Amino acid sequence: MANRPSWSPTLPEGEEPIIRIRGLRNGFGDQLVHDGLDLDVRRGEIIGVVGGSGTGKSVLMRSIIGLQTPQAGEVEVLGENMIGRDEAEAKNIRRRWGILFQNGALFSTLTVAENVEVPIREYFPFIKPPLLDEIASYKIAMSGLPPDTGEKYPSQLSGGMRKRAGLARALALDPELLFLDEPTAGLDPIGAQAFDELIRNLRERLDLTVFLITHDLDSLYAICDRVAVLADQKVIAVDTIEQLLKLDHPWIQEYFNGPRGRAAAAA
Ligand SMILES: Nc1ncnc2c1ncn2[C@@H]1O[C@H](COP(=O)(O)OP(=O)(O)OP(=O)(O)O)[C@@H](O)[C@H]1O
Repeated sequence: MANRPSWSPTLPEGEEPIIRIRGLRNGFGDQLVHDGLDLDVRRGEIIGVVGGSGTGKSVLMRSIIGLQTPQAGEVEVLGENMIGRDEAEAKNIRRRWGILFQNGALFSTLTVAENVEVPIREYFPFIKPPLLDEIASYKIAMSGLPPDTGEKYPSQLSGGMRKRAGLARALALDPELLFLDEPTAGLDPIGAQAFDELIRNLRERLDLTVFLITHDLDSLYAICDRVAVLADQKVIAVDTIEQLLKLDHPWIQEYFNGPRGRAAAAA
């Protein structure tokens, strides 16, 4: 379409998105969180999702991964419709992505290696311990953790290491798509930067698409190909930060052009 602006939340016709959302509506009681939300995520990109607190970033992610049934709209992931699928079908689709929840969501009574093995055991029950341990060690190393981390319990790890352990588990099934909910929240700037670099490297090595919810302006500048802005119950724009800055929306201007945004841009 000749008139499609670069910041459109939907891709040009003919380009097949890895996530396709149309007309999404979510609400709780009287509160409408999303209304008529459209979004396309391009295969292979790192897309950042930003928006004020309570604008529905997590609810959007939950709608995509099937943890929240929308009131209306279409959600397709990896070419599969996600709404109204039976459990067996949904399970088959779920194994093609990995998720790192905000708090890591590790099982505290299991070691890191056992945590990483949980999804592998669920989907491939015939894989026996020596191979399971080998796969877990590989994922732990891939997440930048020292080899002895596998034997440790989550409570014995620093916050940054717990995030990496959660990432190792998210990578357990060789996902095509990785969902990260505020992965650098609570990390010091050096830890956050190292985590960003890890994500960027993994994307290159594993051909991942990354859906990244974050408030971290440094991460947005450092690793995101495009950024989706949630406001007014929709994704109001998706583009590079440079292009978003040209838009005359008050939240976008305040967020990216405020003191923190300018400092992140200058870094
Ligand atoms: N299960 C639920 N029941 C009722 N309200 C909910 C539920 N889940 C989310 N909400 C509401 O939906 C709105 C969007 O929540 P969500 O967690 O997606 O926001 P967010 O953009 O991720 O916010 P933050 O940046 O603060 O994490 C909030 O007002 C929240 O209170």
